Amino acid sequence: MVYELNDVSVRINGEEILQSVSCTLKEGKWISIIGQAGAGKSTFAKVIKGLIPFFKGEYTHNQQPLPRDSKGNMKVVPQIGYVFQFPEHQIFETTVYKELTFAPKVKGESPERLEEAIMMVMGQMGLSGDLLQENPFQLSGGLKRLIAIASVLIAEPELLILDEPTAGLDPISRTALLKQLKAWQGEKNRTVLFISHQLEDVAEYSDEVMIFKKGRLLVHLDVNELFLKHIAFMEQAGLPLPEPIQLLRLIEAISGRILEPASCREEDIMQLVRSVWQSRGLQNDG
Ligand SMILES: Nc1ncnc2c1ncn2[C@@H]1O[C@H](COP(=O)(O)OP(=O)(O)OP(=O)(O)O)[C@@H](O)[C@H]1O
Repeated sequence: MVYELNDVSVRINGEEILQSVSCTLKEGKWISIIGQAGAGKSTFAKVIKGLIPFFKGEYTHNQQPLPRDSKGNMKVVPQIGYVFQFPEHQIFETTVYKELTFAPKVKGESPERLEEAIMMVMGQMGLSGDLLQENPFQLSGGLKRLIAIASVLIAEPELLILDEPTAGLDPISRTALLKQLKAWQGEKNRTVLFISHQLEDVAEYSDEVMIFKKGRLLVHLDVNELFLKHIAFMEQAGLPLPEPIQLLRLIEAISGRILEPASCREEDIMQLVRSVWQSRGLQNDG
């Protein structure tokens, strides 16, 4: 499965919100999307889901144009799951059970298959079966978020869009959620588009990173290339450059190794960062 945009631009109220975006989203990749507030990250994700009816340019799935209605408007892409920034925006049923079964019922799943799917998704999200008869609106913010995500995963999306899924979660819940989502993605070889402002999460979970700036896709590259070689793109996008010690922790997150500089002095930390770059045959251009 491959989704491709070719020269896509979005104009709303006379303003060009996305400009000439071309990209390929390949199967089985965790692709993080970063950029300043207002850079166009959510608009890009909405184009991918088919939530923006009008845009200029081409959008294909496995080289086939995605369906449009008789007026030429883009249709919502059913096989793509979208987890919105605020779970309240997508929860609408009165019990967790009804919330989770909504999409599978629309698809006409059998009752047996439904029960099986509920048990599987509750397990994947680490949710207790006791919650099924609870009102989702009365649950904590963290649980609401997990229910919102579970209700998207139960439809088995081939591409999952996560718009800041960890906003407002404490660090332990954040790590637990991302690990669960990474396990789901790896097991099913699905594609994830992950909008985040948390660089540590981007370094730890991504295969690729897209950086947006003022409605343009500045660059789309391998996560190692960004943090080990092209960190200067962050500056170009108007994002703060990581401090040396944060850069070291980002490199650790990518390599999975604990890296200890000789001391906390900046030059010792940078020396260690450089030695990692050299050991990987890379040169920093930042
Ligand atoms: N429906 C709309 N009507 C008018 N302007 C819009 C609309 N949607 C987005 N915009 C504008 O487009 C620009 C990009 O918005 P978008 O939400 O895609 O950015 P973002 O990178 O996701 O930002 P954030 O990190 O704050 O969520 C912003 O200036 C926003 O105000």
